[in-house]
Amino acid sequence: MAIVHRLLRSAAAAFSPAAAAARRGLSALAAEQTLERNVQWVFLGCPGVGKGTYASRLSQLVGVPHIATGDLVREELASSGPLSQQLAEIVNQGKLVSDEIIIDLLSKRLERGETKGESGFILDGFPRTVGQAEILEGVTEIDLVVNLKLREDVLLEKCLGRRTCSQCGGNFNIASINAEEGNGKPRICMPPLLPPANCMSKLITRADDTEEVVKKRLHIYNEMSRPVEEFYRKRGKLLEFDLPGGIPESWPKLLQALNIEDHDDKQCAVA
Ligand SMILES: Nc1ncnc2c1ncn2[C@@H]1O[C@H](COP(=O)(O)OP(=O)(O)O)[C@@H](O)[C@H]1O
Repeated sequence: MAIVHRLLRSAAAAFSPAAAAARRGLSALAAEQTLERNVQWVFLGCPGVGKGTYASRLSQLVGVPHIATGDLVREELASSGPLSQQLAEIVNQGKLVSDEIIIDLLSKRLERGETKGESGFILDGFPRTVGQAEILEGVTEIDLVVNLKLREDVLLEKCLGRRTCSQCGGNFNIASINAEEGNGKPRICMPPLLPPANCMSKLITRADDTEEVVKKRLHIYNEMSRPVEEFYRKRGKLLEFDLPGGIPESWPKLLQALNIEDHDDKQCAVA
């Protein structure tokens, strides 16, 4: 991974079509650097599908960092740095942040990881546009892209039920989902993931998890991010995964689909 953040930076500074040839050169260089390395996976999926939950669990199992660009954006927002006002306006309207800003935040995160000896990654929320996918492809090899899928009506309910503990940072969901089968949609039951009693009074809701903004984000996902699925499908890297329900039901099935055994030990078998 050592080279990825430097290459991403170069790519961010080279958005012009004229830089495409240079990017192809960088790609060859990156490939050489990544012959022996940890997994480099991407999680795709609509807002609320559970990318963060499953990417975070898998990252612990596989022993690579879980890097969520949404978290990087929220950290930047909370830091009251020069970008925070501009970011707040974009995020709270459910729009996408510019590729330049996202790549800068991601490069910095990879750089911090490198100094701590991190290697490999599970990316969550990146790439979200075909442009971002092309840039990533130009700088490093992605081994696998997991596309998490869930009915859209359930996605909205899940987003509206999301809560975070402002003290411990734990993520919970107060929604109790019981969506009936119909119109070709499968029945989905998801019990709430309730916080422990000491977190109860400290729960906060993301400013962009309102009904209006979630609907906007779903719309933008369909317009801007859906083509990223096709980008990886064409390259034979896309693993489609329909979530059958909540975590207890979905987690073992996801591990099965990935051919991973959960031994509660980082030396798990990854095929
Ligand atoms: N790769 C990205 N490109 C552009 N904007 C991004 C990206 N990742 C995150 N963001 C911004 O951060 C917000 C929150 O991201 P995230 O937590 O991944 O949300 P979601 O729950 O919609 O998947 C997005 O709505 C967007 O404004």
